Amino acid sequence: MRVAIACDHGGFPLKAHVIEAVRSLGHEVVDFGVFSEERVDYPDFAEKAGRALQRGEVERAILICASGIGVNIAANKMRGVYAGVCHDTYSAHQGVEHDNMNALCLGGRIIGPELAKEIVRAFLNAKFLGEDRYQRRFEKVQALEEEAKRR
Ligand SMILES: O=C[C@H](O)[C@H](O)[C@H](O)COP(=O)(O)O
Repeated sequence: MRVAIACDHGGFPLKAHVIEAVRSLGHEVVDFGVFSEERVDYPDFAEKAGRALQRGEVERAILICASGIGVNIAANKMRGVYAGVCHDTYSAHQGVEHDNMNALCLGGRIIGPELAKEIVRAFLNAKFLGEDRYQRRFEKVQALEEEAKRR
């Protein structure tokens, strides 16, 4: 898979560890920055990774800010981006399996590198199960997206 990675200054220290975990599984990283701890605005970087998802240039995205919350809010404003903050491995794979989550949000000031790498592996190894009830719920989420466009 091609995996977009983007962070702000709060996520930057964790980014190298996340990249290592993605590559160790044989996936390709598309790095949208940042490349230093200089203070920036997280929506600018969530948007870059989200656009790559929307254009189909990547299959998954991993977004990192200080808490994971800001990038999660920004990413979920983008059509076709289904983001979740996961600081445990169960949520990271269940979010994909049940909810078709395609963007993982992490808090660089919340978790350490080893847990982050386990979460990344759980996220990337998971597939949407697509069983009737999960598909039905996902389509209801998509209907909400369509409705938001009209309001
Ligand atoms: O949800 C927001 C993010 O966690 C930001 O990374 C955080 O607000 C950055 O804070 P500061 O600019 O105070 O370093």
